[in-house]
Amino acid sequence: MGLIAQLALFSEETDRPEGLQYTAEFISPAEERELIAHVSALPLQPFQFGAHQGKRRVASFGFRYDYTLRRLQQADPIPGWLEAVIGKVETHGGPSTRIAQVLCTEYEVGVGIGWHRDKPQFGRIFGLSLGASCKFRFRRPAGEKWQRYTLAAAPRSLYMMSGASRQIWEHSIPAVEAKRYSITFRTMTDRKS
Ligand SMILES: O=C(O)CCC(=O)C(=O)O
Ligand SMILES: [Fe+2]
Repeated sequence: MGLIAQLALFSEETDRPEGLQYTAEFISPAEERELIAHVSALPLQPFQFGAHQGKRRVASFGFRYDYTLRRLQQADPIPGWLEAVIGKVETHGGPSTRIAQVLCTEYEVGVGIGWHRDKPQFGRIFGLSLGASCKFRFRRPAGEKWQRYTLAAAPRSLYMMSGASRQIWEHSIPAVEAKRYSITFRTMTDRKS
């Protein structure tokens, strides 16, 4: 590979995936504490995908993706304590942003999430980080190699995945070093969102 090609590849590797947005301090420390109290009080269940069980613990509202049936199922209705933050996310997402699904997740120290793209039934993905930061990693094939990008997602920050960052790039989180909670807000693709 020539020098120019290497430099081009290097600059691509440091570029943020198209459609990925990051907002630091999306909520206040007081709002963060309140949300952590609610999420940690939920009857969180080990993430279930088919016969496998993930180490992270989750609770879904609105809809949940059933990995055995391979389709969306109705889940518990979205609880009232999530309304204010959902409103804030919808305002942030702009007109016609309707959050239909919420996933609350707990990552104990040493727990992460493997490479994946979220299910195609979902539209845009918003993620609020609580309690601790994580490395939010992205990759997509680039010839024989992977093009990579890492977002440092700080507590109280919100990321939004749309466009290529949502449809083409995969994401994962390596084992966290301190207990992290997240709240993932998803729109549906069959709506204009
Ligand atoms: O914890 C997060 O911020 C992301 C979790 C995730 O990627 C997912 O549940 O699909
Ligand atoms: Fe995801």
